[in-house]
Amino acid sequence: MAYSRIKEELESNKQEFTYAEVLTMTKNLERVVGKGGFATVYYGRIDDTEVAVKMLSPSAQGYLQFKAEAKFVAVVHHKFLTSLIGYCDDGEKMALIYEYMANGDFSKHLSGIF
Ligand SMILES: Nc1ncnc2c1ncn2[C@@H]1O[C@H](COP(=O)(O)OP(=O)(O)OP(=O)(O)O)[C@@H](O)[C@H]1O
Repeated sequence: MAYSRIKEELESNKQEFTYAEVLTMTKNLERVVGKGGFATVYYGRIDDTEVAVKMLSPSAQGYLQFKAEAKFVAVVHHKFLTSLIGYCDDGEKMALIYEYMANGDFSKHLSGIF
């Protein structure tokens, strides 16, 4: 699937946020909840909804993995997957915004299922 198609999929189904909005929802990236191979995850709130904001680390490899994840979550809908609320694609700043899961990331949830 081409990146333009992935973007189309995201744009039609998910909310787009500016980087300024990401800073507002995370209180200027105040609380780090985790770190993955290509992103740092921050705690945030959009009104009453708790969110996990996964900010892409600035690296080419990270960019590829980020695109792969965006493609995956945009296409696959499964009740056990963390739900994607929206994304930020604002110049150099890219983020995926998920529902916050108090009990950790979805791989921990999956390990209880399989
Ligand atoms: N939706 C979420 N709600 C709460 N915490 C989260 C959420 N998503 C990720 N985290 C936290 O951030 C950490 C990093 O997540 P991330 O998805 O970036 O990396 P990973 O799955 O651990 O590894 P990889 O980068 O290889 O995919 C997780 O281990 C978890 O603690």
